[in-house]
Amino acid sequence: MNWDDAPADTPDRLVGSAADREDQAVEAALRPKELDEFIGQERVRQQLDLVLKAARQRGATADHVLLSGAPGLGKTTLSMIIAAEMSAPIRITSGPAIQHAGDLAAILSSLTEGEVLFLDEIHRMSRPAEEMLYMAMEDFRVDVIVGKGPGATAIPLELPPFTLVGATTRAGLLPPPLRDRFGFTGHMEFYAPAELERVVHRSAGLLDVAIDTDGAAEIAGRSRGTPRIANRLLRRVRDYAQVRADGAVTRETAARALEVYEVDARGLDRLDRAVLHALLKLFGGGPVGLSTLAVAVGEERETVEEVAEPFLVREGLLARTPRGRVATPAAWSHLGLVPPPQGGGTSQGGPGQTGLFGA
Ligand SMILES: Nc1ncnc2c1ncn2[C@@H]1O[C@H](COP(=O)(O)OP(=O)(O)OP(=O)(O)O)[C@@H](O)[C@H]1O
Repeated sequence: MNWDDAPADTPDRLVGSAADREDQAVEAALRPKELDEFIGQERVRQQLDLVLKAARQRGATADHVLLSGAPGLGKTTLSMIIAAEMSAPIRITSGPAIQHAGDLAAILSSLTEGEVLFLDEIHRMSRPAEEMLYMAMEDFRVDVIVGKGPGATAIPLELPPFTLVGATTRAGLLPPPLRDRFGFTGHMEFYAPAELERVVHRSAGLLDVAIDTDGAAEIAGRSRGTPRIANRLLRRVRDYAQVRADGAVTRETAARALEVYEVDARGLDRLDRAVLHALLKLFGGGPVGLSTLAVAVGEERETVEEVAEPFLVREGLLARTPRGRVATPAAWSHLGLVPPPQGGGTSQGGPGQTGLFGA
């Protein structure tokens, strides 16, 4: 899976995958602390288990780890688990926070032996910092430049061995020399509904929310494959259950609560549905150009393209084609609409252009 088209930051949406303030406040309490507690991502978990066990047996610092995947899938959580499994402290920072090589030098020179440095959004680090990181990762050494111009001198600085855990939503954007310096790369996938159900159950236990299997399944099915969203929906459902029901979360309570919040059975919210609705009702399922579609829903082109579309594409509801956006048969059935008869596309599609159905 290519994460380069991962959803953009969408902090205000209930189904946005970036962390909002409330998430940040409660996530620490919900994070699994050990590898065995971490749900799903079987392959990454097994591979990482081996990497960490081997390092522990050798009494060495673990290899540098790169974690790639969409926001909210557990990269920060895994980095904390790596530190915990290695009984090492962890320092957390991010690419955008390191704009100068000096910022990075300051962090690196204050690391203790074996410490884990978690660098979120590593693809957004500045170039000079990135180059400094190459040497630090490989030789545990940096050259600190003192002075300017012809009189500038490089003072070598030895670093204690440390483990860098880099996280990125865009592994494809990392320069190969940086990617190659990681001993282990784990690609995080979206979670299966059954895995999310376990996430919901676990979080409900920690938050002291009574929930049955069907209630957890209902929330999981609307969580877009993302634990962060599952936890957020659980909190909104808990509010509803507390105010409008007896506090217990059943399938019915969960469904009614999420209807109030306009998150439908497949996890689409109002924006997603507006895009689909326009595509189907106004343009007969497409093809239609992105700009036209954006005008039809009263949104910016970028919002439609970066916020709504990635999930619609992933869900197989919308296709991006060279001729424009096209609805799939699943989109029609999801909105309970009937596709026009074959060859019955709208004039938007032009003669002979009837989207997927005319092909
Ligand atoms: N495998 C998992 N099992 C249980 N809970 C999980 C799992 N993965 C993530 N979570 C929960 O989802 C929330 C978000 O996870 P986390 O912050 O680690 O995601 P992330 O990938 O680092 O996101 P971002 O890229 O936005 O920083 C956390 O509260 C965490 O408890």
